[in-house]
Amino acid sequence: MSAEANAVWNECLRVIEEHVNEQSFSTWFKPINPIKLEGTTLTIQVPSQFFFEWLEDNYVQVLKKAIKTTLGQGGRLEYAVVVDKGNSSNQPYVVSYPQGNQGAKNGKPGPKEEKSTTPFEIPSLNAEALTRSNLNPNYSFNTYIEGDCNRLARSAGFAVATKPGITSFNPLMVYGGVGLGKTHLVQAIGNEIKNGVDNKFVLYVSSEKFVNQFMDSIKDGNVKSFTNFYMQVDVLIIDDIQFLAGKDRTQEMFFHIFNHLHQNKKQIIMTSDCPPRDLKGLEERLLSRFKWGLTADLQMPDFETRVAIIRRKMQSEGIIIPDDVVEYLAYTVDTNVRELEGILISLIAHASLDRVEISLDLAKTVMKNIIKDIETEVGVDFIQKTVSEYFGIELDDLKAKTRKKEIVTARQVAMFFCKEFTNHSLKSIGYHFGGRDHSTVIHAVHTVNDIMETDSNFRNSVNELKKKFKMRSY
Ligand SMILES: Nc1ncnc2c1ncn2[C@@H]1O[C@H](COP(=O)(O)OP(=O)(O)OP(=O)(O)O)[C@@H](O)[C@H]1O
Repeated sequence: MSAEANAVWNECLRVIEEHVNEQSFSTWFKPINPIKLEGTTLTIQVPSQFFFEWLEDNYVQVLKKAIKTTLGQGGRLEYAVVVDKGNSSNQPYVVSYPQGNQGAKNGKPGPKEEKSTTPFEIPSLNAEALTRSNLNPNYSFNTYIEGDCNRLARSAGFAVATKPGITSFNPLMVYGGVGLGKTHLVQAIGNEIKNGVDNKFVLYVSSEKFVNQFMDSIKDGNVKSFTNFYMQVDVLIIDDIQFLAGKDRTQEMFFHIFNHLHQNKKQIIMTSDCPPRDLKGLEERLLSRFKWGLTADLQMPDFETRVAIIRRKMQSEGIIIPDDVVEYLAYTVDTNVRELEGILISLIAHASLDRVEISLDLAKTVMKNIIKDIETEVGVDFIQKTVSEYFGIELDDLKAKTRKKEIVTARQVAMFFCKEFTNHSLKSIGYHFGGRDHSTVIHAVHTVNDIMETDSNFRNSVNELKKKFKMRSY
């Protein structure tokens, strides 16, 4: 490794660090070795083909920026991919910036942190513009897993895709928390329409971009062409509408475009991070129009849907992961789908880096690094919290003296699991449940076993809980 290459790469890392999150930085950039610098060409060594492709698919913009910043406009980046451990190939993949790859491969957009803030030119409505929908072809209904969490939104979306502008779902507003699949769903609708026979002009735009374009059009004195352009769209998909909050002039312009499109039976599809009633800083007349069509929400997928999403993702990456790992991930990551995918990809990256099979142990190590506060052990606190949530009772009641039947049952179930999954003595378990003695704990264990024999609903509940604890205590 040359000292010069090292210095340039360290500079690059500084730029990259500002644009990607910590997890991505340590997974994808720390393992890279700078090997040489020739003129303004830096060669970096990456650990595998998969790694190379992932960088190209997801981080091409940030790499480009880093190279430009450190080596100037003529800066070039070349990759050497490790073929065998410690033996690098002869620069089989070469990517140069800025002339080279202008974007991610396969049309996949880069991760959020890399979104360009440069407003793009408003194209005149020519043949080229008609083909430029800003849609990611990978976002399709086929790849969008259905579950209770998204059934309404998905089927409404499908109806809209079949008859854009004609159903009563106009506008269609999809809302939900971060990373729950809003963009994927609305782009799937767009792709479905675009691939249909009618040759519709579908346009996807983030609200942020819409605002920037509008501001630019004011600056450049071409507001009219901005408006004309948007008024000729057949299907307008506008993402993250909450971003219009407080931007009064843009809202006014959007209001006119909206009315024009709606009157002409053009389809409008929007996403937002909250239901329209909670959208602060948006004009009432806009909000009331949003309610003309259908508003559908997306929730966090349940366990089965999470498993299906992981399997789908693995299939698309051509990777096989043991069932226990899939279940472990689906159990443990219940925040949002993007995070679930992120962890899955980190896992694949670690396995590829260390050249090891993906196993439960590896999954647990990766998770531990990523989610610092993850509880990997099943302790009394965790059992009490999980059981009380499961039965919908207050945690304090579980430890109190209450003799209400449902609380007593939940308490007995929690004691039963403390006995099974922790090393606490009977005495200590009793202590954690409001100072009860060890015979109460023995009684609880017997009772739970007895009821399980006769009551199948109860047995199912206990088994479901057991699964949760087992996943943690692997
Ligand atoms: N039901 C699903 N089936 C398959 N993949 C999904 C599903 N839901 C979400 N995803 C995947 O999760 C990731 C995040 O989804 P997406 O970007 O659409 O979320 P979002 O709700 O638009 O997030 P944000 O609020 O941050 O804009 C994407 O890679 C998407 O493909």
